[in-house]
Amino acid sequence: MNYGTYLRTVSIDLKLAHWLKNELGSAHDKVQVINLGCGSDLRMLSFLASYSNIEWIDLDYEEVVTFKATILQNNAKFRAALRIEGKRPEDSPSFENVITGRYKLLPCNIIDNEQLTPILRQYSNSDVPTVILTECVLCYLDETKASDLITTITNIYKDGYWISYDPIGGSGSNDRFGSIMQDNLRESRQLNMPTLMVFNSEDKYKDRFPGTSYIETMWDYYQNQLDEAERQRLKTLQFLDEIEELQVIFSHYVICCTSWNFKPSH
Ligand SMILES: C[S@@+](CC[C@H](N)C(=O)[O-])C[C@H]1O[C@@H](n2cnc3c(N)ncnc32)[C@H](O)[C@@H]1O
Repeated sequence: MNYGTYLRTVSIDLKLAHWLKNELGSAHDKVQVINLGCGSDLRMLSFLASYSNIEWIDLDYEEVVTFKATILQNNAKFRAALRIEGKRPEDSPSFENVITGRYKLLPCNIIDNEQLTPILRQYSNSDVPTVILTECVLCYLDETKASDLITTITNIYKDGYWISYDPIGGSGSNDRFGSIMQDNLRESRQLNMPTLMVFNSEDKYKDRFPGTSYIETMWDYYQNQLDEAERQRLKTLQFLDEIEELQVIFSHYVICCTSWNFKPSH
């Protein structure tokens, strides 16, 4: 694991854990976490084990979900941790989504509202406090589709918290980070990040969300949130000779946390 992956994982985990511990009315209150574009992320395992009040929904394209579900369903430890019952995929003629009491892994194109809204209505409760995770996902979506997604989600859930992690292109006049990244991604992986240069600064990224938002770059996170002992520990795990290079890279990744509460006041 390199510095970037470490910071990305730890910062999201700590923001989520902090919110669960401090922002819920009571530690026993029900809460649901919805990971949009979950990929192969397995952080639901540790959160479901640590917080008995959580229900977790992972959504991604069908092929990603099928791959992840096959791995979860075929592995005894994952089956036990998630309480997956029924046949293993290798013993079963047809594929089944993972749907257990507290965990759902479902195929969904998250920018297709005709898929997304019915799934959320069926498998989640709009009255329950809800955490949305988008980790390196919004950057891949078209600007209007991403904006519609944010509107849809914040309209469904009255009380929510959105943790989003993404690269930003950079807004300085000499900043070529974003354009170089876009060129490299197109050439090497035929991938497009349509909004990398649209939401290219912390303020622009944060302002796409309604409610109260807090954003920081991974460089700020590295400088301010990690204590010296942890920074030293990291240095022993990965040799680091170019701190300036690290600063340039980390200044172009952000974690943004947005809270909203549209519950009617009595
Ligand atoms: C870079 S990966 C990040 C995966 C995961 N969030 C993580 O950080 O480990 C982006 C993920 O978003 C998913 N994704 C992108 N657009 C999507 C869409 N329209 N509907 C569902 N999933 C989507 C991709 O399939 C992929 O799994």
